Amino acid sequence: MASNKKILLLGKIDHAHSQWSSLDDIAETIVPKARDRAEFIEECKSGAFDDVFCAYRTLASEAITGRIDEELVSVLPKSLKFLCHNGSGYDQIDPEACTRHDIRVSNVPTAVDDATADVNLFLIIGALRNFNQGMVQLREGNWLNGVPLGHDPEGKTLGVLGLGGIGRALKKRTDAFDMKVIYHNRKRLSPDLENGAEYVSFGDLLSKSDVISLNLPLNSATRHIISTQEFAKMKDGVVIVNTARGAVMDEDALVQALASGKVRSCGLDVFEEEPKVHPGLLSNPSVMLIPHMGTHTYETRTAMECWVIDNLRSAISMGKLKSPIPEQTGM
Ligand SMILES: O=CC(=O)O
Repeated sequence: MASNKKILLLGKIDHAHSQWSSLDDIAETIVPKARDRAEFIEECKSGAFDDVFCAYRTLASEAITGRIDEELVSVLPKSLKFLCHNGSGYDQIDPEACTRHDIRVSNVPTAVDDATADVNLFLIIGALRNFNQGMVQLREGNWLNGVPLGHDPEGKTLGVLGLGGIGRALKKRTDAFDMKVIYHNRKRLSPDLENGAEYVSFGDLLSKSDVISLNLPLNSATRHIISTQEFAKMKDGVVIVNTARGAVMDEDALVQALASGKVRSCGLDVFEEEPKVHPGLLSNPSVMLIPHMGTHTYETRTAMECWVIDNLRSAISMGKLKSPIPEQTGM
């Protein structure tokens, strides 16, 4: 009988324990001892991971390995063929370095969509209705104390930058609020995926939206895609929400746009340098801020772990991934 494949576990399994154990029939798990990047690189060089075939990786494991970049990938064993990331965003992984070293990468689309879209909607409504100000005043014993009137979502134009799975799940939700949805992607979607959303240019999305939702992945092309020049093109008093990655928006420029009133309010689940939050945001009571909780539910976190386990099983038994990252599809 062929010997079991080895899986390198970078991070830990928090929920899908029985699904993880079900891999025992086909694989054996190796857990690194390293506590930081330098130790991890040494451990790789020591041969401790030789023969490892695939890896399970969590977002939190970055605290030990750091970014999966050329330096790191070049010390990983040549036997490592698949890197299965637990998360939708994989900006901590350099896809080109992985491709150069013949490592196939997967992420977790779909399983994250509903929970993240729920947070997205919460931020939109909260930012439109000044709920953070109301909550702060109430806790200070002041009841309403001059909290300004908010705005209804009904009839407003929502511009979705990046109409992928989360953006489409958001549209389903905002349809219930009669918001008009426009979107911009690099390529126009098919009508069934658009589902009534209107495709517009990036410039039109900026200038026509009452609310802008950032739902695009972070990569070298999208870093600071929203900065001073883009804010200047937006409607006065626009509301902007971000559940994607902090660095798709220039936080300094956002703080200035909030101070000038160009941006009336914003809702953020993600920040440029997590867990640091820009002091200009922390001190602004009109903004909704939450600490990266897009997928922070038992059901979704369990489904995400199961998704990664499915990728590992597919890699081991069929030599291919269920959800390869777009940069590597067709490889
Ligand atoms: O931020 C969460 C994810 O990338 O899944």
